[in-house]
Amino acid sequence: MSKQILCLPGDGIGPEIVVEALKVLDVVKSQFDLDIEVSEGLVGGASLDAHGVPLTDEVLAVAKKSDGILFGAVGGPKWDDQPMMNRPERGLLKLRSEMGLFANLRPAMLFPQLAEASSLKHELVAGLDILIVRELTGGIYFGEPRGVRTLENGEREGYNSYVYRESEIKRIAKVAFEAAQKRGGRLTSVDKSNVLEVTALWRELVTEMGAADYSDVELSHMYVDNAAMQLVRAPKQFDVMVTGNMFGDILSDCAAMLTGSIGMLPSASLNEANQGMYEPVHGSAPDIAGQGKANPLAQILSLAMLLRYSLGEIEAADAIEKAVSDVLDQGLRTGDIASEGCTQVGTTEMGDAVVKCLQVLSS
Ligand SMILES: NC(=O)C1=CN([C@@H]2O[C@H](COP(=O)(O)OP(=O)(O)OC[C@H]3O[C@@H](n4cnc5c(N)ncnc54)[C@H](O)[C@@H]3O)[C@@H](O)[C@H]2O)C=CC1
Ligand SMILES: CC(C)CC(=O)C(=O)O
Ligand SMILES: [Mg+2]
Repeated sequence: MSKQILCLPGDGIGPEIVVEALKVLDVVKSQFDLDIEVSEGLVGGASLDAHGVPLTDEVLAVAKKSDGILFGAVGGPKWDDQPMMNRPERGLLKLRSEMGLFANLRPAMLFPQLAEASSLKHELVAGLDILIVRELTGGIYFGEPRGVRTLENGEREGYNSYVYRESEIKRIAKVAFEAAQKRGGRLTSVDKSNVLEVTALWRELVTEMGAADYSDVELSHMYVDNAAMQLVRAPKQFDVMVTGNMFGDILSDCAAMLTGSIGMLPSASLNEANQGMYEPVHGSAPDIAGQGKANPLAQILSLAMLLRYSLGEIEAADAIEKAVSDVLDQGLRTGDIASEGCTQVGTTEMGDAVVKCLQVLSS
C-alpha cells in the first residue's frame, strides 16, 4: 500500500520552500522506487482566508491518517490582528496537540562548508552537532488558565500558566535519554528550577530517571539563562539538550545561527505512535516572502527527516542529505548563508541544484 504524505505549505515563504522539497521528493521516489502519494491541504493564514479557521477538521483528519506530514510555516502581518485563538499559529499548535506530537527533535549541526556563515568563530563551531529535544505539547504555550482580564482598578492583566504533569516530563525525558544513548552519551536538561516550581519538578524527575535507568548517560542540569549564554560561548560542550516548550523554542532559534542560518535547521515532531510532522525551525519570514530569496534547505532536510523517521527510507534520506552537502560544496548559497567567493542563488535555483546533485549521485 502507498504511504501517504500530507503536505501543508502554509503562509509566507512556506509554499515557496515546500515546492522545492516536493521536487526533491519526486526525484527520490523514482530513484528509490518509493510508493508514496502526496496530498496537499491548507493551514494557517491560507486556511483562515479560505475557511475562517486556521485548521479545518477535514485537514486534521487527513493529518491523523497520514504516514508523515511535511509542514512549511504559518503566520504573517495580514493576520496579526486576529484573536489569539484564531491566529494562523493556532493551526500549527492544534496539529501538534491533537496529534500528540510531544517530542520535537531539533538537530543543529554545522555543515563544514558553512563555517564562514556562522555568527561564531570557526574554532567554536567546527564539528558542531547538537540535538535539542523540545517538549512540544505542554508548558506555557498550552497551560490553562490563560487570557487577559480586567482588574478592579480597571487595569488589564495578561496571564498564562506554565504547567507540566509528571507524565509529560517523564516521556520527553525518556526520548532525550535514549537519544543521548545513541549519540555522545551526554544530556543537559535545561530549566529555571531556581525560580519556577514547575521546572523544579522537571529537574527532580529528570535526576531520578537518570539515576534509576540511564546511568550510562552523563546527565547535567543548566538554568536556561546560562544555557543561552553557553550556546554562544562554547556550543560544542552540548550533545543532547532537553527542555520545555518555550525554552526549546527560543534556544533552538539561537542554536540555528551557530550553523549559519535559521534557513538550515529542520525538525521532527513525533508522537507515541511514531507519527511525525516535519518542518523547518524558522517561521514564514514575511520580510522576504514572494521574493524568491528564501533558503529551502531546512525544508528539504525536513523531508529527509520524514523519510528517515516516519517511512524508514534511510537510503533516500541519506541521499538527500548528501545532495545538500554537495550543493554547498559547489559554492551555491542563498542570501542568508552567502559568503565571499560563493555563488548567490535564489530559492528555485537552490532546489534545482539539490535535484541535480541527486541525479548525479544515482547516475
Ligand atoms: N513554525 C512556524 O510556522 C513558525 C511561524 N512563525 C511565524 O512566522 C512569522 C514571522 O516570524 P519571525 O519572528 O519573523 O520569524 P521567522 O523565522 O519567520 O524569520 C526570522 C528571520 O529569519 C529569516 N528567515 C527565516 N527563514 C528563512 C529562510 N528559509 N531563508 C532565509 N531567511 C530566513 C527571515 O527573513 C527573518 O529575517 C510570524 O507570523 C510568526 O508567528 C514563527 C516561527 C515558527
Ligand atoms: C507556534 C509557533 C509559531 C511556535 C514556534 O515559534 C516554533 O514552534 O518554533
Ligand atoms: Mg520558533
